[in-house]
Amino acid sequence: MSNEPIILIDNISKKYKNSSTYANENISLSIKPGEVFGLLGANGAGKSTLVRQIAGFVQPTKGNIKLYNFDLTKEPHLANQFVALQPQNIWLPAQTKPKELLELTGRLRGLSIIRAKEEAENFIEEFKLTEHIEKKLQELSGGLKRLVAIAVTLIGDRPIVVLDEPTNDLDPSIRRVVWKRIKTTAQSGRTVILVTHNVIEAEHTLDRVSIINKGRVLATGTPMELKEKFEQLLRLEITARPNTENDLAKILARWNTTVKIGESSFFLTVPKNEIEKTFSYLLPYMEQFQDFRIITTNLEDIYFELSGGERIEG
Ligand SMILES: Nc1ncnc2c1ncn2[C@@H]1O[C@H](COP(=O)(O)OP(=O)(O)OP(=O)(O)O)[C@@H](O)[C@H]1O
Repeated sequence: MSNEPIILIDNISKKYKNSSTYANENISLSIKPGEVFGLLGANGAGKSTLVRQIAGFVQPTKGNIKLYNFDLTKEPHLANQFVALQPQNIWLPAQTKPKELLELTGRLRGLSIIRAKEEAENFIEEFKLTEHIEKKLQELSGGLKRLVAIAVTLIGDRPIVVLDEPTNDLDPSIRRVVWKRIKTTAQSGRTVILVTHNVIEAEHTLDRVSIINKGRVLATGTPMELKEKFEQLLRLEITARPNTENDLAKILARWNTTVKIGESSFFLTVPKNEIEKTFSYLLPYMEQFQDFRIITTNLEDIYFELSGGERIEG
């Protein structure tokens, strides 16, 4: 991996017209060639706004973004040369077949006819699209359309690939194929930026990650670095017996790290040196627990911890 950044984001802020708040505020990041860089954050945190600026679709209100040494605020059209973006809401030409679209995109990105054909065929095989090859894109399911959109983004040699929530619509087996492809894309020296909510999966794929909340970067590092930062914490996962959820929520609300997951489960994060105190407090209420586990923290906890999660009210 080269040490020179391919993307240099220098203190950018973005406020949309007709909006009173900043969608991005004072964000600075430096991303290298060959990195898989993740942006993690709740709905509305400002992740898509950030990647849309990297792709030159919208301009920062303040600050600037450099791709290589080109200043995108001065030459926004250059983004199109360097960046391939798969937006969250994909659009594909309805009447076209998957392989035609892939070949055409490859050609438009400067591949020779032979290479465009080869790459298109590789994607069709790898993404298990062979049996759908004769279908028009409008006939494909949502997940298959998403797969084609991912392949369209990756085909060719654009040095920066941005995937905005790529695996949301995909089933687990094909998701693994996509994550693997993302890894090999980065190993070939291209940079992949991934917007995701899928914290656990992302943990195995990302080289570095920024956690974004309310337009600001709260933390940046390797998943391991962020983990170490939080290794002094343990997570308690408690599932309530039927009809005791509300009582238990009140009890657990005493910890401001408690978040509710689903109907009856709660996660709370406590420092290791407070675990005994926590146990002695919880002991009288154990009968209300259907299930109880203690685990070391992972990136998901960090995400909840830093960005607030779905906190419960006391
Ligand atoms: N075109 C727009 N005009 C005005 N406000 C916008 C526009 N696009 C996004 N916003 C606002 O900017 C903020 C950040 O939105 P953004 O889509 O960047 O968040 P996100 O982290 O990608 O969210 P999600 O995970 O839900 O996709 C939100 O408050 C959103 O309502």
